[in-house]
Amino acid sequence: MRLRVDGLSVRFHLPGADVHAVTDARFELAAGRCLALVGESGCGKSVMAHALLGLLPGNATVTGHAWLDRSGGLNRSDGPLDLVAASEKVLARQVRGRLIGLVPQSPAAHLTPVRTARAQLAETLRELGRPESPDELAERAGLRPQDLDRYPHQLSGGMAQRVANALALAGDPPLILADEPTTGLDRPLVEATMAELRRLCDEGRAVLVITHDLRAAERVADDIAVMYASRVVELAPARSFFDGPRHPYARGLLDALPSRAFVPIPGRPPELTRLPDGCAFRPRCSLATPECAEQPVLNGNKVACHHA
Ligand SMILES: Nc1ncnc2c1ncn2[C@@H]1O[C@H](COP(=O)(O)OP(=O)(O)OP(=O)(O)O)[C@@H](O)[C@H]1O
Ligand code: NI
Repeated sequence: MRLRVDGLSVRFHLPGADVHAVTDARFELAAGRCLALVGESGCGKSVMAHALLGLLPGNATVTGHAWLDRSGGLNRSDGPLDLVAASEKVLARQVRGRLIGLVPQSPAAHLTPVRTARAQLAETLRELGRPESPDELAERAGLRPQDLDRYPHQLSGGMAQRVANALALAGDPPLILADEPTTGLDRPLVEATMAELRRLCDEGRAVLVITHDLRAAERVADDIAVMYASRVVELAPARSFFDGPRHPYARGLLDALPSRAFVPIPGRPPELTRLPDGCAFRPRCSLATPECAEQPVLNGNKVACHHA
C-alpha cells in the first residue's frame, strides 16, 4: 500500500469568491509509516483528507492526483487507483472503509444520535460484509460490551473516540486517516489514542494523522508535513523536524510551544479567498525579502522557502 498525492488542489466556489483550500499538495505515505499533517486551524488539513475520500460538497473542484497503490502490503494486488478520478461507485464500494478508514474530527458528531453504538457497528460490519460481531470489533478498540448499549450522548469523549476508531477499522483498511483524533481528550487518552495509531502502523497500515497537537505528532509520527494557507510547505522525517524545522513557519510553530520558547507567531494566516501572490507566509515572516514575492515550491529539500 502506498499513497502518492501529486499536485492535489481543492477549491470551493462561493458566490463572489473561490476558497483555495488545498493548493498543489505533494507527499507520499507508505505502509507501516505514520505521517502527521500539522498546521493552524483552517489551513486545509481536513479538506485534504475529505478530498481523498471523495467526501467534499458539490461546490468543490478537486484537481491533481492521489494515487493509491494497492500492491503489496495487506495482500492486495490491484494496480494504482487515482482517488481524484475515481467514480462515486468505486469510492463507495472499494475505497471508503475498505481501503481507507476515516476517523473523523469530532467523532460524537458523526454518530447517529438515536442508535446505540452496537447498532452502528453492526450496520457498518454488515455493509462491509465482515463476519465479526460488533462486540469483537469493539473489544479490539478497547470498549466493553456494556459500552455498546449506550447512545452517543451517553458516551464520554474517550468512548466516542473508540467507537469512531472501531467504525474506521471495521473493514480492516490498509490506510487510516485520523482527523484530530485527540481533540478534547485529556492527556492519558491522548497518549492511549496515539499508542493505538502507532500500533496500527506497526501492524503494517499506513496512517495519516491530522493534528495541531505537535506533542502528539512527535509521539506518533515517522514523518511530518506542515501545511500553511492551503500548501504543504515542509516535509521532513519527524526526528529531524523536531530537532531543526527548516521552514520559518514550522520554526514558528515549534517556538510557540509552551515547552519551548512559548513565543507565538505574530499576525494571522491570510484568508483563503485572498491569498497573496508569492509566499503566503511572507507578511508574518522575519526572513522575508523581495524574492518572496515569487511563489516558493517544495524543492528537492522538501521545503517551500527561498531562505531555508
Ligand atoms: N464546503 C465549504 N465551502 C467553502 N469553504 C469551505 C468548505 N469547507 C471548508 N472550507 C474552508 O476550507 C478551509 C480549510 O478548512 P479545513 O477544515 O480543511 O481546515 P483545517 O486545517 O482542517 O482546520 P481545523 O484545524 O480547524 O480543523 C477553511 O477556510 C474552510 O472555511
Ligand atoms: Ni480540520
